[in-house]
Amino acid sequence: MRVLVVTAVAAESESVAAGLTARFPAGRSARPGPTVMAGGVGPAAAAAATAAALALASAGGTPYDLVVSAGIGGGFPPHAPIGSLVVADAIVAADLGAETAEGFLSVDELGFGRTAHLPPAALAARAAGLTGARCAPVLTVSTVTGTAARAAELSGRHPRAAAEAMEGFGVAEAAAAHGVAVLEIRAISNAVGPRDRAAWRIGAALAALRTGFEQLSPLFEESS
Ligand SMILES: O=C(O)c1cccc(C(=O)CC[C@H]2O[C@@H](n3cnc4c(=O)[nH]cnc43)[C@H](O)[C@@H]2O)c1
Repeated sequence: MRVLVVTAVAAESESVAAGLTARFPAGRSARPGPTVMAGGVGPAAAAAATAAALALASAGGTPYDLVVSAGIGGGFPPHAPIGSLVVADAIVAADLGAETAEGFLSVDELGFGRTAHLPPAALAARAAGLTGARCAPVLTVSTVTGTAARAAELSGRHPRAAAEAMEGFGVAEAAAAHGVAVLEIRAISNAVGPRDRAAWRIGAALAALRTGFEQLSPLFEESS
């Protein structure tokens, strides 16, 4: 099985690749390790980059079997503290829909789309078990939450959500279009809530991401 890992930015890809190096040393592994790429920030960039990579691999006769959306993310207190990991049991487009006087309506409530992708439950549970991550819904948003009111609104609509980030749903849409399974794993850099960029702990989250992928390596080896 071939694995594609999609992050938003290069710093995240480098952490993922560093975590994978022990099990998959460059050029010295019997089996090819996961391919890691930075696809850009936000669901549209992530979907375009993922779809292109999946199509190229397919056309070349070496299709991927699993796509992993990975990177840092915001954690919903108290579910996901800074430095912890979350593996998605649902990848949810939290702001795809319509605002109405009665509240937000998702595209599936509107009847013209889908709002969530479900990773294979056993695979998500195994990934969470290997890494000590919480297994819970991860929200995809196009705008980083920056107020307590918005955080409360999202938590109200998605009470089990442990994290938000900006790419998972885009990666999952591309994977679904190609019939490929998807996972999402987030290392928490900040709390979802009032914007306080100075409080983001990006270094700690990137270190957790690296350790997480080191711990996930056996899963990818089984699957490679
Ligand atoms: O400035 C840096 O050194 C740096 C290093 C790695 C990553 C970044 C990013 O800004 C990544 C943006 C990426 O992070 C996700 N993210 C993180 N926290 C949140 C959040 O609270 N809400 C939504 N998304 C979040 C997101 O997926 C972005 O693509 C900077």
